[in-house]
Order: sequence, then structure tokens, then C-alpha cells
Amino acid sequence: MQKQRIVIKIGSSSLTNDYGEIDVIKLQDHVNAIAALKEEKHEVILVSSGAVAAGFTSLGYPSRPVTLKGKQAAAAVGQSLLIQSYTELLHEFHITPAQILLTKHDFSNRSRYRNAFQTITELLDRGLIPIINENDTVSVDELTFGDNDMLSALVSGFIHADMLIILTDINGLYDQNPQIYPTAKRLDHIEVITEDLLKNAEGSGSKVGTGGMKSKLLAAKTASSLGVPVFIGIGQGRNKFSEIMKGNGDGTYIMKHRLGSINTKRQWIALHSEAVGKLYIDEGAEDAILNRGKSLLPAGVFKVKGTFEKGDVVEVHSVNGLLGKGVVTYSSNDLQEYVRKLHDKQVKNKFVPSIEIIHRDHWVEV
Ligand SMILES: Nc1ncnc2c1ncn2[C@@H]1O[C@H](COP(=O)(O)OP(=O)(O)O)[C@@H](O)[C@H]1O
Ligand SMILES: N[C@@H](CCC(=O)OP(=O)(O)O)C(=O)O
Repeated sequence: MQKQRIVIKIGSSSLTNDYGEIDVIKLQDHVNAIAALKEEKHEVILVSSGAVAAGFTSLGYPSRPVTLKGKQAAAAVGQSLLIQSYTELLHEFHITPAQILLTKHDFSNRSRYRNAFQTITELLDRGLIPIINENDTVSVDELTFGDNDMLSALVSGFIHADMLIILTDINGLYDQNPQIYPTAKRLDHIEVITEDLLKNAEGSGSKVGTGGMKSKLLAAKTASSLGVPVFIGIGQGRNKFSEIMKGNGDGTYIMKHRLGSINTKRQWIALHSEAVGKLYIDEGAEDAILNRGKSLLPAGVFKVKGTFEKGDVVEVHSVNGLLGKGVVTYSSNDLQEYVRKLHDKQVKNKFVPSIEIIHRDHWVEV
């Protein structure tokens, strides 16, 4: 098999037991399989949960804490225990891991986003295994990724992974929660994640996991929209990841065919940037940018709202509502002036330049 770049997300339930301890047998199995992938020269990025689950016992909690300070303190303890265990086990295979703790801010800030990308790429180029987790100790509720399923989807899009493997405690997605409906059927392959599938994936998971199947599906939807095929399921033994990559995994494959990957800048605009203004465009401009792949020109803009600078991200609306987001090449002041002149019959014909306001490469539809 050709060299592939694989993101593997391992949930708390696949790393720890219900008593807040790292399950060394489970961990050893993952490490053996990662080492097998490395032997085959694949690049591996691990998104590992388990910090809270591995740390709460040392803090004297009887079960996974529910308060923010409890979870953050547990993560501070558990994260170092986890990395220590990974380091020791990977060392047997002469593999060095590198810990990366990310916050949502690292994605929303364009230069931090670029830096994270460069660091991960450098680690991969040098043969290391980045082990990523959310920086739980400093992330507060409204500023979190939600869960590591979503973090793994964002990471896999961001580094253009060939596949995202979400390893969990169940062999894939069922048409209903199998814990409640014993006749539920496993879905082997899906292309589109429908509202129905999401509704039937609600319901709690293990005592140590956070998101349940629904969060995995939402993550798969994001990864899929970024052109990354996803596997959700289980596996055992040294060859579990290579078997999953070959299509023989015990779980659900989610892949859309004919989808190319989306470049990192457009991913950032779509998923992480904050729009600071709004442009309202007419039907001709809507057709040009949505159906004809054109850049947005000033002639189609009839209203500018908000204060922004050249290089900021703005929303674009038409009478049909929000169309997408893009990076503007004008400040709001210049643009307002430009649009005013353009629509002023007195000066209209004297005003010739027609430089794009949003270049097509810096535009994403919602
Ligand atoms: N439709 C469904 N198909 C499969 N699993 C489901 C479904 N609905 C709910 N679940 C639950 O989701 C759980 C997996 O989520 P979770 O325990 O959070 O995993 P992890 O710790 O690996 O992130 C399963 O064990 C199962 O109980
Ligand atoms: N960042 C948290 C994990 C959050 C999370 O999404 O957990 P899980 O549902 O087990 O993948 C931790 O390390 O405990």
C-alpha cells in the first residue's frame, strides 16, 4: 500500500477503565498497531482522549467529575500519566511521541493555525507521532471544540489526511442505539449523514466517554465535507489499523466519492474564522459566485454592513439568506465609498476598475 497519512482518534473508553485507570492492555494493543503502521511507512497522528478519565482517581474523585474545575484538574493529572504511558510503550518500538495540546483559539487565529500546521508537518516529516488532545486545563466551556471527535475531524482536514479512524467501544453506527434496541442493525457504509441517523445516535455512551455516537457522526460529517474518509468502529491486534485502511474494519465507513480535499486556507475560512461584517449582493452576483465559480465583483454589492479591514472575513448574503464567507480585499470604508459611487448614476460610467472584492480562492459556501 502507498504511504498514507492517517489520523487515529481513540476515545476514553478505549484507553481507560471505569475506575479512572489507564488500561495498559488496551493501550498496548493500540501502540502495537500504531507501530505496525509506522513499519509500513505510514504517517500517524493520534488524537487521544482519556486525560480526565485517567486523572480523576488520583484527585480522590469516585467517578468522572462533572464540575469544570474538577475536569480541568483531573485532565492536568491524567494528561501527563497518559503521555508517560504512550512514551514508555512506543519507546519499545523506537518511536518518539510529541504532545500537542490545542485550544479552539489555536484554530480561530489564522497565524496560530498556520503555526500548528507547520509544527505537525515538521513532526511528521521527522517520523514522530504527534499525540493531540484538547488543552482541557485552560479551555473553558464556550471555547472548547465540543469533544475530541470534532477535534480529530478538524485535524484530519487541516493536515489533509487520507483517512480518519475513530476508535470507540462499539463496532460502528447502528440504525438505532443498540443498547436500547437489540434488533438494531449495523450500517457498513454510508455516504450521507442524515438528520435521521443523527437522531438515532443520541444517547449516552460509556461512563468515561463524553459525546456518544452522535458526536462521532457530526465529526464524520465535518471530515467528509473536507474530503477525508472516516471509519468508526473497533479493532484488535497488531493489524487492526491496516485492516481498517484496507476496508476490512469492524465498523462503519463514511465516505463520499468524487470529493477532493479542500485547501487549508478555505478550511480556516469555513470552520474557524469569525466574520466581522456583511455584504449584501444581487441575484446576478449570487449566480456568478455560486454557479459559475466567479470571484465577487463590486458591481453586485448593494449594501455593506459592519466595520472591517482588508483581509478580514465577511459574510455574504442575498435575498435568499446567507450564502457563504470570504476574505475581503477592501476595508469597509473603501468598499462603502466604492459601492456608493458605483450605484450613483452621476459617476457610474466614469468608474471603470472592477477588482474582485472576494477572490474565488478565498470564498466558501455555507
Ligand atoms: N445509533 C447508535 N449506534 C451505535 N452506538 C450508539 C448509537 N446511539 C448511541 N450509541 C452509543 O454511543 C457509544 C459510543 O460513544 P462514547 O462512549 O462516547 O465513545 P468514546 O469514549 O469512544 O468517545 C456506544 O457505546 C453506544 O452506547
Ligand atoms: N479532552 C478530554 C476528552 C474529551 C472527549 O471527547 O472524550 P471521548 O468522548 O472519550 O473521546 C480528555 O482527554 O479527557
